[in-house]
Amino acid sequence: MKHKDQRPLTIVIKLGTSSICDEVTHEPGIANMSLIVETVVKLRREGHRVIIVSSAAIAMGLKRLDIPKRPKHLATVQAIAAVGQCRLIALWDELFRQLNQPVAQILLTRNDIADRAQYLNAANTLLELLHMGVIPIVNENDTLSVMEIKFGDNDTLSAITAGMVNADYLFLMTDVDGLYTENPRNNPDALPIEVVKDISQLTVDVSTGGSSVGTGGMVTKLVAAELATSAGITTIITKSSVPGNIRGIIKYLRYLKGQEGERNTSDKSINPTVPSDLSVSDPDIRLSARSITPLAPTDSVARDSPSPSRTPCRTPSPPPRHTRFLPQSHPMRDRLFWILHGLKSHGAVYIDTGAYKAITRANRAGLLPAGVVDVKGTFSASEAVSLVVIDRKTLANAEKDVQGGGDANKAVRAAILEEGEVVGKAIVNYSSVEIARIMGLKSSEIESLLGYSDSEYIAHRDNLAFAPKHL
Ligand SMILES: Nc1ncnc2c1ncn2[C@@H]1O[C@H](COP(=O)(O)OP(=O)(O)O)[C@@H](O)[C@H]1O
Ligand SMILES: N[C@@H](CCC(=O)OP(=O)(O)O)C(=O)O
Repeated sequence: MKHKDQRPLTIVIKLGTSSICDEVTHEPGIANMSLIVETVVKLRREGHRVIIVSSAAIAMGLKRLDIPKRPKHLATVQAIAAVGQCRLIALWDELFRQLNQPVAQILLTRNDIADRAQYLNAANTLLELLHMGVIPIVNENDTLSVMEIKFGDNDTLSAITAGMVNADYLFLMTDVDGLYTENPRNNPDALPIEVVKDISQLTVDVSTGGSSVGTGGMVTKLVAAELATSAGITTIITKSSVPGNIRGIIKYLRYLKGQEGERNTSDKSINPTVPSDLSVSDPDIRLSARSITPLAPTDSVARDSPSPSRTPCRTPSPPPRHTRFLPQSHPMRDRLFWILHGLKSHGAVYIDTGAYKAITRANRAGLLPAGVVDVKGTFSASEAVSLVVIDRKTLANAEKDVQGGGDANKAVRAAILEEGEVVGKAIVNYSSVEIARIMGLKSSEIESLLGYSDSEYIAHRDNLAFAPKHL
């Protein structure tokens, strides 16, 4: 009988442009791509299900068309991406074909998942491909993407994809071996960070960019990690130039999971055996507890002694260098994940602190008009909007202090609203114009004001989604 730790995993591997193409020549790194292919096929043969999110359409297009630098003009970039995506998928297909592994191309824009039915269709297609033993290769549909419907970077796209298929692991493969306290390209003394428990507590400098071909740098990787971990997915940043590390890291984490019992890591298996190529003693408890504390480069192996109950005491083999973001212990439900990350916000509804408390408490309520302070943007019923918390008293006091009323008052109000905290997203039952008319009032007054009342709520509680730190 198989041990539970042998449960097949769903693994999303994101490869940035810098991992596929040379930064200067834009030539594909065939050797490294081949190693990636070998690793993915090994994972497949071990029974795991793998999705690749592959960047580099634009870089491949630049190479194919002999254009040295990415142009600024949107239509030109889109045309280049169309040429490059063709080359990119052809190359992946050819490399995987050598090992008899079928692949599929999936190109997405945010529009494709903005409708719940379409989102579920995309998820079902991905799951069906995995079920058929195919490796889906996902990229943003750069040729159709304009600003309004763009994911913008493949780190975010990979996290949404991982959420869609309820993955166990998201690997963000890049040209550095993890997150550092500062950009290691600029500061060789930057310290690597091994485990991150709470991204909001991180104090690292990610302000500088990376390769000239990459889009997001580390910032978008942190956004992606936040998204994926909120859905219960362990997220790993590691170096793409040694793809075999993916298997090493997975084995190590499965082993840790066994050591930690039911705690922390997302790989839901229990009672694992120690992988033959790992020795026992490093349950990583110290690292988890230290959360975001950076470790010196030489300190990647925990030195704690094993507890007496854990008998074997061989020195642990250190896992390949990586940064691991621990998943939330109470992952967000799929629908709420979709509202928060799949839907584009069409405006904002400002709510007071009382409403915020009511809609985020354990037995949460829907959002009533009485708790709404203001509304921004033009949107229809059933569209998604951001929820922003505003302190009514602060607003009232600031307005009271304004001399002259009129425009001065409006400016002060706008400034206070601007400072509100975005806490989540909602699908609303009323349009922006309607909300502007009923905000601050009792639900019983909706009908007399609007001539109808579809719901007592501005947003039903099932249509309110919050980032975990706000719950
Ligand atoms: N604190 C940091 N830790 C690690 N890397 C960082 C940090 N800040 C910025 N970076 C940069 O982020 C780059 C990776 O992002 P990017 O170039 O967009 O890669 P990709 O194409 O793989 O998405 C690294 O090459 C590194 O220079
Ligand atoms: N979709 C684009 C890549 C966008 C992107 O996020 O790039 P990267 O930062 O290198 O992962 C392409 O295929 O060229």
